[in-house]
Amino acid sequence: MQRAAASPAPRARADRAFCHGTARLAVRCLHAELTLHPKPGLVSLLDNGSHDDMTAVTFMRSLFALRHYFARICQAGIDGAPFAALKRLGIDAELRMLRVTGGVNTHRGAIFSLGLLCAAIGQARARRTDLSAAALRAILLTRWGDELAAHMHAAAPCRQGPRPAGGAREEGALGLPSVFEVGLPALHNTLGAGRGMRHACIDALFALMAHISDSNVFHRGGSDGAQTVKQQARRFLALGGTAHPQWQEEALSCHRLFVGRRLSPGGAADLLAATCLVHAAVARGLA
Ligand SMILES: CC(C)(COP(=O)(O)OP(=O)(O)OC[C@H]1O[C@@H](n2cnc3c(N)ncnc32)[C@H](O)[C@@H]1O)[C@@H](O)C(=O)NCCC(=O)NCCS
Ligand SMILES: Nc1ncnc2c1ncn2[C@@H]1O[C@H](COP(=O)(O)OP(=O)(O)OP(=O)(O)O)[C@@H](O)[C@H]1O
Repeated sequence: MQRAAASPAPRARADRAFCHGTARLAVRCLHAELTLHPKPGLVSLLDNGSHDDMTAVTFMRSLFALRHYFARICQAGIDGAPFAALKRLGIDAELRMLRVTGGVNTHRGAIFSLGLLCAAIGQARARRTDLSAAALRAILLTRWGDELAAHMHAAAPCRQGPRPAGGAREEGALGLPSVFEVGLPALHNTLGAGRGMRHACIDALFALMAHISDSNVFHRGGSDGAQTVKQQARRFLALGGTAHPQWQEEALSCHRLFVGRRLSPGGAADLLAATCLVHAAVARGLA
């Protein structure tokens, strides 16, 4: 007697649970970024940094509104969807964000980079590959690299003036090099030295600030502001980062300086959350 074909339902159910688990990780990483302190110029639970249009409450509303998006884009990754489908989900998530924040951009960069990572995590599950940081990056580049490069070249002129080099689209097109080559090594280095996750996140944030071309910083402070952010971050790292006994005072004085100049390294903050997502997803595996 012939056996009936195995029902796809159990696998589909397991995939759904996996996508919800991935979305929980993404939201948790964004929440961890928000509650981290001291973060120069950025919004935290303690103050609004350089921002007068958003508070931690605005971020919490936005976070809550994004939870279904991260699950959906992970499922799209499992299905091997083209970038156009990811982009539609991303645009829809941006609209939700703007609706619940009253038009404030709290998570545009995060929607893009953490969304791409959720899709790559889903695709890794579909391929049943060993989940490692290198595997995730390879998936980003092999599955969506060409389309991401086209997305980068299709960028409209910037609403705040000339478009600075770098930015979120270029990061995406290159497979998030700042996450894999800067954020993660810094995070692992501090964890390896036994200083724990809070210190590791601070060190990773300053490493990202020292490295990336952050379009937020550029828009608010021009090339002078961008230079200040890099100099301050390099100075903090040269002191040893969180290995320095007075690192909190150093980070707080950097925070005051950035607030005085309205500087806000929001791109680095997004990439910190993306770094934490890769770290957490690899630790969880594909089950
Ligand atoms: C690619 C996006 C972010 C375009 O944004 P834009 O051209 O305005 O880019 P810009 O570089 O100015 O950054 C937008 C945000 O990204 C973050 N960011 C800034 N600099 C960087 C950087 N160097 N690296 C990563 N993120 C950065 C900031 O938070 C910033 O607010 C996005 O809005 C977009 O294309 N949305 C459509 C939806 C989409 O494609 N989604 C894809 C699903 S994954
Ligand atoms: N804790 C944080 N504080 C502030 N910004 C953050 C934080 N975490 C992430 N970001 C990122 O910074 C961006 C918000 O920066 P900003 O307000 O400068 O954006 P904008 O609306 O594009 O610019 P502007 O307000 O100058 O017109 C968001 O896209 C968000 O992803």
